[in-house]
Parts: sequence; structure tokens; C-alpha cells
Amino acid sequence: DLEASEQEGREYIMHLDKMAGIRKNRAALAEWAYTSNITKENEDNRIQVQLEISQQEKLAWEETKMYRWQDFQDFSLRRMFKKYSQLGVAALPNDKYKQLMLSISGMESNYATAKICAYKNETKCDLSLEPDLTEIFAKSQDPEELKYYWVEWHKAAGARARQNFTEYVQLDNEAAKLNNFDDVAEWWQSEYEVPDFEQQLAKIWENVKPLYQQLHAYVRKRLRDKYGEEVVSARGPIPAHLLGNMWAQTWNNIESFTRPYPDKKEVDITQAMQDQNYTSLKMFRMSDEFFRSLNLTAMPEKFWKNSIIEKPTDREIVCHASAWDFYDGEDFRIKMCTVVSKEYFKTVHHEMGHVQYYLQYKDIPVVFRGGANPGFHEAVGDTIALSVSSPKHLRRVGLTSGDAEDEQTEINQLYKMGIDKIVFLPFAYTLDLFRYGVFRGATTPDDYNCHYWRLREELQGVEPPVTRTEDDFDAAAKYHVSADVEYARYYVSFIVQFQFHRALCQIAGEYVPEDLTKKLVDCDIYQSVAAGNALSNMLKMGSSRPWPDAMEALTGQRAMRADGLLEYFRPLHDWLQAENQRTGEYIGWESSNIQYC
Ligand SMILES: C=C(C[SeH])C(=O)N1CCC[C@H]1C(=O)O
Ligand SMILES: [Zn+2]
Repeated sequence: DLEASEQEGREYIMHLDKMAGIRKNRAALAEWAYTSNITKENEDNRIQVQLEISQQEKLAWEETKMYRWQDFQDFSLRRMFKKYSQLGVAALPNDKYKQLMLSISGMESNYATAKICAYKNETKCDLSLEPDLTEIFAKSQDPEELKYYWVEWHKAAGARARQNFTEYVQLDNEAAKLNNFDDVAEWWQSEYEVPDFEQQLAKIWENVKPLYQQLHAYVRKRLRDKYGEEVVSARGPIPAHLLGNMWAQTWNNIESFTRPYPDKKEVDITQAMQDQNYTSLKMFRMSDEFFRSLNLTAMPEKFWKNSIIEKPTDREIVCHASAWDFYDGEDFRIKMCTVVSKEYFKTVHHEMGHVQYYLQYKDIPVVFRGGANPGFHEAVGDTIALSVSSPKHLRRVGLTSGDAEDEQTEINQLYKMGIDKIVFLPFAYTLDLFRYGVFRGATTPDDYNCHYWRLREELQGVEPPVTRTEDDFDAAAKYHVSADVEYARYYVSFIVQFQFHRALCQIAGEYVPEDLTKKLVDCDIYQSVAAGNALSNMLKMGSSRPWPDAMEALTGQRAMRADGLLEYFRPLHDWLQAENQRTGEYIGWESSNIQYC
């Protein structure tokens, strides 16, 4: 009868979940071994382990089909079976599975080991993306030098990945179909468990676009003031290499010469950290201390022992920052090539946020050890970093003596946050709109680069520094495209983190709407146990319930909405509109004169 089989089902699935934890631990260890020491031997071992594990997953998957779990009464039990009823890439036959793994690791190792020759010094050809090119894009204000490095990197990491990427699309789509999806786009979107996910992304963009266009217009004017009409036009897109970042995804490195009130003291914590002899470890210790101040969980001993927080000198590793769960309840790690700078301070918090999520949900079934949706996992660390980057907190930890709060300082602060958070949204939206089109076949290999730049121009209002052709493949010059990592999660994160931040600030008594002494922009939840407990209650849920339930637990809202972000930046939006009116700057952009299709 149903009762007995439901009880049998429970015993079976709990056993299967335990075995799945052992498999995921083994897979993570093999992946860690490869990405922390890129050698052919470690790549072969990783693929060998993945193949063996996929066989075991297939057997487990066959067994789940013996249970009529759809009829079970217990919500969690049904949800566990539902998740285990989806096999994933292991549904591919062995040879195709292996081919898919090889094409992805081919792209990823190319990206991780690509070396560039120095500008005006062709004999020095050992520059890496991290830390070398990252540093150059953060500091250089020479358009020709930036153009050179932009072109070289996109050649080495983008064009060279085109063949592998084309193969990966084909094989990953086959895997999607074996999982009853039309294509990978539908598979990726199923992670968000809402039928109108793509419409929600579009709606949010419509809400944020007016603010972005105002910020874009202001920045273009300030760049034209600096580089001249020849380099930055009055009504066109902004050349992508002048925005302080290889992908123009965040513009915080151009703050020093574009901020609204330049005579106000600049808040440059990179300089302060270097002056105070900060080390990478100190940044990690400070982040850990912030989480502990909220009554959240301290990083365990193994974390400090096993993590790799600086680039090794004796081997090649994947430097792109990552946080790891080894699914045994005690081994959690971060791997990143930290440099003492404001950007990496933010990334440390971002990665520590992932590990805190792992710690909060480590005692629930393995299958539920994930973000309520992928965007939630990306939002935890950033939400904490919104408090850390407040002038109040930076003063508290001695990283800035900054002016007392006045209207101009506040606009400078909101501008600093805006060129990090607002400008990121059209970039993130572009990256997966592009890939949705590729997986759906609307974008074919001979349109890859043309469609990529068309979206970049339409949504971000940026243009390539030089002519592009289909010999190029600029999308893969971004880590997540070369590493098969979905990107809409960051778009979601940059929206929901402001809903989380607002809720936590109210719980901490740091934000009271209409109370000018308790403004959202000044909120710092540091040491608020009440806020920490509320955050913990949401994080402990993992993916055991649909994400609107998790969102409601913390914020009382059940929908992802731009209103948190728009409320936070309201004063900046008003200021930008007035400033662009004053200067007569054209809002928006006409099509580019650079040939890319
Ligand atoms: C830091 C990580 C690892 Se999950 C990352 O990839 N991020 C964090 C913000 C956006 C995105 C990027 O770098 O493109
Ligand atoms: Zn992340």
C-alpha cells in the first residue's frame, strides 16, 4: 500500500542521498586536484572520476524510477525524489560524456593558462589575466595600451575557444534533450522553478534601464572630458576598453577621475589597506570576523588549512575565484589569487558568503545543499559587502577617515556603488541572453560574434575598441563562457541582494524609512545578531523549498523585484538626471561606427 511504499521510499532516498554525498565528495576532490594544479595527468584523472561517478548516478537514477514518488504525501520526500529523478549530463552515452568534459576542460585550461606579451615589449610574454591584466585595466589611463591588451586577451582566450565551444553547445544540448528539456537554455532556467523566468529578467531590466541610461550618459561625458571627442563620442556607445575592467562589467576602477564631487575626499581603501600592510589572510580574517559578529558560523579549521588564497609560483591553477563544498560537513575551501586591493576585498566577502551558505545548510540532505536558487548563492557575500562598503563601516575598521556625511559625500558614495552594481546588470543580462540564443539555435556559429556585440551594444551601450569579425569569439574571453557556468545567477543576485540588505538593515534597526538619521546608504549590520539570525534562518533552508519561500522568510516578499535597488539609488538617480540636464548630455546611444557584423 502507499503508506508502506512511502516509508520504503524514505529509507531508500536517505540511503541514496548518503551515497550521493560520497560521490560528490570524490568528484569535488578530483576537480580541486585539477583546478589547483593544471596538468594533463590531473585532467585525465578528473575525467576518469567523472565517468565512473556518472555510471553510479545512472544506476541510482534507474532505481528511483521504481517508486511512485509523485503520489507521496511528504513534500520534502517528493522534492528529494524529484531532484534525483533528473540525471543531468550523466544521461549522455560515455563517449559523448567524455567528449563534452574534454571540450569544457579544454576551454577552461586555455583560459586559465593564457599568456600575453607586454605592450611595446614583445620579448616579455608571460603576462596572465590575474594579476597582470587585471592590474593594468585597474590602473592604466592610456587608451592605446588598454586597446592592445583588450585585443590580445580576446584573441588568446576568446577566438582560441571557438571550436571547443561549438562542440560543447552541441553535446550539452543533447544532454538537455535526454533530460526532457528542449535545450540547455530551458535546463538552466528550470533551476529557478518559475514558468516566466525570462519575462521576469526582462521586466527587471525595464525597471532599471532608465537609471542605467542616466549613469551611462554621465560616465560617457566624463570619459569624453578626459580622453577627448575622438576617443569617446558624444552620442555613441562607450568603447569597452576604457571602463577599468576587461569585460566592462563593473566600472569601479574609473571612480577616481569620474566621481561627481572630486574635491571631496576620495574613499580609496586599496591605498589604505596597502599603507596598513594588509595581507590576503588579513582580508579573509576580517571577513570571517564580520560573519561571526552576526552570530553566524566561523570558518572551520580545515578551511584555513586547505584553502588556496594566493597564486602559487610553482604551477598553473584556475585563478578565477571559487568556493567549494566537499559535502562531508567539514571540508569547505576557497581558491583565489588574492591581491590586496578593494576589488579583491569585495571578492573575498563574495566567496566567504558562499562558504557561509555551505556551513548553514551542511546538516540537511545532500540534494538540498544548494542555493534556494543559484542567484541566492551569489547574493550572500555581496549582501554582507554592502554593509562593509558603507562609510560608517570603513571608518569603524579604520580604512577611511572620510568626510562626515553630507549631501555631496553621499552622492559620491552612491556613485561608487552604482558604477559597481547598476552597470553590472546589462552585462550579466547580455551574457545569458546571448547563450540562450546559442543553445536555442537562433544564434549559429557564423553569427556568434555579431550577435554577441549586437546585444552588448543594445543593452550595455558599449562597443569593441576595434573592428570584430567571425574569426573572433569575444564571449569566451569571459571565464563563465569558457567554463560552462550559467550567468543569470549574478543578474538575480544583484537584484535580490538589495532586497536582502534592506530587510536586514530594518531588522538591525539600521534603516528606518523616512528617518533621515537611519538611511539605507549608511546601513551597516555589523554585530547585529538579530539580522544574522534572520539571514541564518533563510540560509539553513538551502534548496529544500522553492526560493519564494526562502525570500519570504527573510524579506516578507515572495518576488524578485528591482524596488530594493531603485530605493537604494534613488538620490543618485535624481542627481544624475539633474546633472545630465545641466550638461545637455545625450541620454542613450546611437549605433556604433565600429564594424562587428
Ligand atoms: C567571484 C565570482 C566567483 Se562565483 C564571480 O565569478 N563573480 C562575482 C561577481 C560576478 C562574477 C564575475 O566575476 O563575473
Ligand atoms: Zn559567486
